[in-house]
Amino acid sequence: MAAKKLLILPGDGIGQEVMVQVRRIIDWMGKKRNIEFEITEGLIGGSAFDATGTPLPQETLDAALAADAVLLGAVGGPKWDDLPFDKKPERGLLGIRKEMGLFANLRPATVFDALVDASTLKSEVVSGLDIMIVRELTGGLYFGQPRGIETLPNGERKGVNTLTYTTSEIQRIGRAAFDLARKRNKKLTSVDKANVLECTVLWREEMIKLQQTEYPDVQLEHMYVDNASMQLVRNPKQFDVMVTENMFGDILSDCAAMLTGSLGMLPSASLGAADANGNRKALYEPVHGSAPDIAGKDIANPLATILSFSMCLRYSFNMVAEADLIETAVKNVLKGGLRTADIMSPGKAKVSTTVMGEAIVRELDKLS
Ligand SMILES: NC(=O)c1ccc[n+]([C@@H]2O[C@H](COP(=O)([O-])OP(=O)(O)OC[C@H]3O[C@@H](n4cnc5c(N)ncnc54)[C@H](O)[C@@H]3O)[C@@H](O)[C@H]2O)c1
Ligand SMILES: CC(C)[C@H](C(=O)O)[C@@H](O)C(=O)O
Ligand SMILES: [Mg+2]
Repeated sequence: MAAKKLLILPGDGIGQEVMVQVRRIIDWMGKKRNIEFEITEGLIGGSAFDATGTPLPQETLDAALAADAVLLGAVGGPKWDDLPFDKKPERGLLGIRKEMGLFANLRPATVFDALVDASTLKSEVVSGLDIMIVRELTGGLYFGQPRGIETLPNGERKGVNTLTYTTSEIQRIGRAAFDLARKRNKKLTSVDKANVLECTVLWREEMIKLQQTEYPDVQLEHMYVDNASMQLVRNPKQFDVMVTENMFGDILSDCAAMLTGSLGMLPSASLGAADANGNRKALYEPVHGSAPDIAGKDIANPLATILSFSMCLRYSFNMVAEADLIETAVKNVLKGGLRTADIMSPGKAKVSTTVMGEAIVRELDKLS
């Protein structure tokens, strides 16, 4: 089998530190399991701006479109806060998602048994939790037109962003979510604000049509986004698969991350449409950002990025045994009591980013 082409984009801040730990696992897979990847490393975000004057160099985009999958760390940081809007690191991330057509962002919030005590919620509320947030990623408020800041005739300034979705955009994310729900527990919660926003009235109508015409075996419920955020904290186990608009999904997934103990635990997969051979463009990235407050200190949790790599092995490379192995290694290392600072609790051993990465590799050795 030809080596899979993996583009690695560490990005900025802790993105670079956590990616070093993924590289350890990749090296281990080469040495111990004879799995070689064709790896290219590229620039995105603030580091790309510093080197090339743009947060998404053409070379990076070309490499992403040619790769079998992309693994991204994180972008952004205060160093680039004052740049013009189109030069900001975050534009690089939004640009690569849009250009690769990655409309479906899967954000699984799974609570590891060993981390039940790291959650800020009571253990009975979170233990065994396993939900999947399906966030629409290339439309909605993030991309709708018109947008911008204008000066009115009276001298006032006006900021504009627009929430738009077409029926086909709603249907394709709806199908992605219904398909997942069908493979899991046949329950889908569509989150909207249909009591206030017309765009999400259309969203709700299209979800209902899909359920009636294509997915009668999946139970569909609707929830307003304000209630959904409250219910996620009150009783998250009522949810299985949730599907929602781009910005609602951004907010709900950070909220869901805390149920698992830390934002440093949540991986994600951003997927495009399947081609005739069933292959999809895909980018894997942790849900967290570049964490400027802890960057450069070797204390960030690398597990969200390591778990994103395991999603890449599972979904893009069909290396299910290796993905399982990494997830078991993470589970065992946590069971053994090692914790980065963000998931630390009394009686456990606080370790650095590097030591956590080394421990995962040692565990992989033990397991195989
Ligand atoms: N996907 C991405 O690249 C992405 C996602 C979110 C934010 N950002 C960018 O990152 C920068 C910082 O944003 P922010 O502070 O709002 O969000 P953030 O996710 O970077 O950090 C929020 C908080 O969570 C902590 N945290 C995040 N990841 C962690 C990890 N792996 N281990 C331990 N603690 C972790 C941080 O220390 C911080 O206190 C901004 O420029 C923002 O635009 C990028
Ligand atoms: C950095 C930003 C553009 C990004 C988003 O809002 O999509 C981030 O918050 C995320 O969750 O991936
Ligand atoms: Mg976010």
